[in-house]
Formats: sequence, C-alpha cells, structure tokens
Amino acid sequence: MCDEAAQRREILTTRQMRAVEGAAIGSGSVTGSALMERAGAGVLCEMLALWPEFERPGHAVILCGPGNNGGDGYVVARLLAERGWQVRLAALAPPATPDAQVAAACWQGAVATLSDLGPEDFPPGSLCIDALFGTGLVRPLAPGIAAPLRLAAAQGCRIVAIDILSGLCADSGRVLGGLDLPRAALTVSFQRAKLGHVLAQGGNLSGVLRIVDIGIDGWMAAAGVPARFAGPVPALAKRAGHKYDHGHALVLGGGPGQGGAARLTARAALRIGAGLVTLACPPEALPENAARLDAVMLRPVADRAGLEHLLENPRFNALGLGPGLGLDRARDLVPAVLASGRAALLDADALTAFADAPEALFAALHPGAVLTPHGGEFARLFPDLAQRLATPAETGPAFSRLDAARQAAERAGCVVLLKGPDTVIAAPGGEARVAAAVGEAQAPWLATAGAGDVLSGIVTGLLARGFAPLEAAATGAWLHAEAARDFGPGLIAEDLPERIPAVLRALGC
Ligand SMILES: NC(=O)C1=CN([C@@H]2O[C@H](COP(=O)(O)OP(=O)(O)OC[C@H]3O[C@@H](n4cnc5c(N)ncnc54)[C@H](O)[C@@H]3O)[C@@H](O)[C@H]2O)[C@@H](O)CC1
Ligand SMILES: Nc1ncnc2c1ncn2[C@@H]1O[C@H](COP(=O)(O)OP(=O)(O)O)[C@@H](O)[C@H]1O
Ligand SMILES: [K+]
Repeated sequence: MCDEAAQRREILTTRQMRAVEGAAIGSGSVTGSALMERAGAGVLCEMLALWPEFERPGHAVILCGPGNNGGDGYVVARLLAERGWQVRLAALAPPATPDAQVAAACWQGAVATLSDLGPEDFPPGSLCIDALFGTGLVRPLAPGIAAPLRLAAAQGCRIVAIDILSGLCADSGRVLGGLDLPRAALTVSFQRAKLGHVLAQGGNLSGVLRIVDIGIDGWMAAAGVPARFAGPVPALAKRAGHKYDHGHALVLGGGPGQGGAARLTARAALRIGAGLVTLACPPEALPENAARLDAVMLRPVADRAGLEHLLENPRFNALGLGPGLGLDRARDLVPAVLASGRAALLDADALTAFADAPEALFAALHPGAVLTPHGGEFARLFPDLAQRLATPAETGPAFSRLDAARQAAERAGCVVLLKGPDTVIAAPGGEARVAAAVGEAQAPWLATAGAGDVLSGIVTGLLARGFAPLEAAATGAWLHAEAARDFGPGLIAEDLPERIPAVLRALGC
C-alpha cells in the first residue's frame, strides 16, 4: 500500500474535520463558500458515477437544513437544475450561516417547507437529497423532520445523504433518539470518512459511501492522530528466512470434546504465516487432537506448572488462549501466560474467567497483550462502558464503540479489539483502528460459530511473526473479514483459514 493510500485511511471525528476545515479556511487559501461549491459538485459527480442513468435529467427533492449541510444542498439543487432536472427544494428553516446564505442566494427556484411535501413530490425512482443536518447534528430529529425522509423511502426514492444521513451522530454512528430512519442509497462525504459512517447503525444506514476530495489534505495535521481504517500492510509478505525467523505460536486448548475452537485458532495462526504452531492441551485430550492435526504440533500441558515448564523454551514467542479453554483452566493458565511477558492474545474463556475480578486481570496485563472480546465478553470486563453504549443516545457527540474500546484499552493497559461488523481496535494512549465490514465491505457470513476463534488464531500468528499488538489486531481483523468476503455465502469457520492464501496471493505476498 502506498503512503498516499495509507493517509486516506484516516477516519475523522466531527471535531477533527472542523479543525482541518478551519485550518484550511484560516490559512486564507480557500473560503468556506469555495469548499461548499466543491462539496456540492462532488455530490453530483458521485451520483452520476454510481447511477449513469441520471445523466438524463429526472426529478429530485432537496431537503435543506439551516446550517452548512443545508448550504451544500442549495449548491446541489442549483447544479441539478442547470442540468435540466426538475428540482423541488424544501427548507426546514432559512439558512443561518454566512456560507449557506451565499449558496441559498444563488438558488433561483422556489423554496417550500418540509410540511408542504406530499407523496406526489416523490415519484418512484426519483432522488431525495438529504441536506438537513451533517456534522452539526446535536439532538434527535423532530418527527416533522424525519417524515419526508421516511416518505421518500416509502415511495421508492433513492436517498442521497450529503456528508451523513440526517439523524446519525457523525462521531458514533448512533441514531440520536433511537429513531427509525430509512437507509441512504448513497452517502457522499468530504475529504475523509467520519466515524459515524462505519460505527453502529451508521454502517448500514449510510449505504454506499463515497468520499470527495475538496482539496484540504494540506491541513490534515490539524486533525492530530485520527483513527484509521485497518487494512493490508507490506509486512504481511513473507520473503525469506527460516521457519524460526517467523515465530513459534503456542495455542492453549481445553479438554476432550472441547478442542475444535483451539484447533481453528492454531490452524489460522499457521495459515497466516507463523513459522511453527504448537497446540498445548490436557493429556487426556491428546488422542482427539492428534487425530485432527498434522502441521500443528501437539504438547500436553496439564496445568500451570506444566505450562511454566513448556515456556522454558524461549522460542514460544506468542501465546493464544481462550477458545474452548474452559473457565477453570483459564483461571489456572492466564496468570502464567501473562507472567511470561510474551506477546499474548486473550479471548473467550480467558476473558470470561475474570468476569468477577477484572481488576486482577488488568493488573497482570502488559503492553504485549491483546484482548479480543465480543460484546458479551466486553460487558463482563467493562460493565460500565457497555452500559454507556447500551444507554440510548440523545445528544451528539454520543459515546461510541471506539470511545468504549479506547477507555477499555487504557484501563487494561493493552490493546483491546471489540468485535462486530464494526470491529474497533484501540491501544493505550488512544491510537485506534476500525476494521469496518459494512456497506460495500460487508461480511455478514462471518456471523457463524467459531469465526472469532479463527480471528484469535490470525492475531496470534501475526504476533508470532513479530507484528506489534495494535497492527497484529488491526491487520488480523481486516484479513479475517477479507477472507470471509472472498469466500462469500455459505461460509463456516473452517473455511476461513483456508481462504487466507487467496487473500495473501491477491495482495502479492
Ligand atoms: N465548514 C466547511 O467548511 C464545510 C462544511 N460542509 C458542510 O457543513 C456541514 C456542517 O455544517 P454545520 O456545522 O453548519 O452543521 P449542520 O448543517 O449539520 O447543522 C447545524 C445546525 O443545525 C442545528 N441542529 C442540530 N441538530 C438539530 C436537530 N436535531 N434539530 C434541529 N436543529 C438542529 C444546530 O443547532 C445548527 O444550527 C457538514 O456536514 C458539511 O455538509 C461542506 O460544505 C464542506 C465544507
Ligand atoms: N454481521 C457481521 N459482519 C461482519 N463480521 C461479523 C458479523 N458478525 C460477526 N462478525 C465477526 O465474526 C467474529 C465472531 O466472533 P465471536 O463473536 O467471538 O464468535 P465465536 O465465539 O462463535 O467465534 C468476530 O470477528 C466478528 O467481528
Ligand atoms: K445530511
């Protein structure tokens, strides 16, 4: 991936976007009005690129709010009318910002109110441009504001959201007030994606997401250190060296009849390129595992003393445990794993085992560790954060899954990966990644038993290969979803490790 692409992987908060725009305008190089013109032109360009049939003028309703999002709407209305479209513009209120007032003054057509609109304004197949609110949304949409959006959807219109679907919090992707909102067919945003496009309901409600360059990259430094999309990295390629140069992952498994999860973990660690992978299970589970494993090596580990003995071998450089481990065994082994100081991935039972005493786990964790909870496991370790996520969002910016992961990472003192279609990954200090399996990158077939065990293996394998915890977790989550997308419908967990080679080959590894 070239540097330019890496930079465009940033995902901004509202505050960060405002800082970048403010720096650009403050430099005197560009005006707010000029940015608004670029934004409106970009919306039109992306609509025509996605739906070439709209080269032939049609019918559009433009819904304009009082702020600069509404200003973008006036620009789009003008541009569509210039192309011969029949445009009906309805405003919630008069434009209230100087830039929106300039844009509105250039609109020659009539201005209706939202309540004037009826079904006849939304002929099926026409366009509804949502320029009500963008990053300035701070409270739930009033019923009269959401109504035309719902009407448009009910009539079979395509909704195009300017910047973000009105009603969605741009920082969290949560719908303020928990309203039932229709989905945009297309969202056109500016310069960089916002967290609200990919987190929570935002991933589904944004539809196809397109980002338009409005020429303010030169001021991106004003955003500080934004979150970034997870993605492929050059270090995935395995160019040379002996197997011992690529690390030896140790996966800890559970008792007889519970071994499938850890076997999935071990196989995924091997597929992602760990030089060697050993599965350590209780002695009584050896026959079952021996019957199912070939390239993955097998060692008996009865208890903590057995593990400490095995760890006298310094070649085990990354440990993965939790899937199918059993809660008692987890309580016995996790302290030894963490005391070894080696890179470690903790998932499933290795997390749930500490539901009654998360502080004990946090005290033992170190910066080389990665936790990969799903929502339920996250709530067991961080009940207050899960509660904040579960509380309906009434004002923006609302508490986001990324806020939750960041606070969890701070508390745990290590990387925390919170799973979901919008997987968020945070390190202590605030660095963050989002592995968004949403919109055009959706991977719904990952909702299958054992998918998380495979993710554990991919991340453990990358840790063994020497990836730093944040990058192992982020790259692993991206690869995991990419393998699922590559396989497609009918995916089961066993398919995921077997799909990794195709993903790596496509990357040129
Ligand atoms: N600042 C810039 O340079 C640019 C801004 N752009 C556009 O500007 C938008 C941000 O503009 P603004 O900051 O003016 O914000 P918005 O246009 O999103 O809305 C802000 C106004 O809506 C009010 N409001 C918020 N929630 C409400 C609710 N639920 N019901 C009723 N009123 C509500 C606020 O009090 C405020 O007056 C972006 O989303 C983007 O579309 C683009 O033109 C690109 C350039
Ligand atoms: N609808 C979905 N879209 C994309 N990814 C999903 C979806 N549902 C689940 N996943 C991913 O699949 C994995 C499921 O893990 P987990 O909940 O631990 O299940 P299990 O314990 O059965 O392995 C996670 O990586 C999660 O991010
Ligand atoms: K909007």
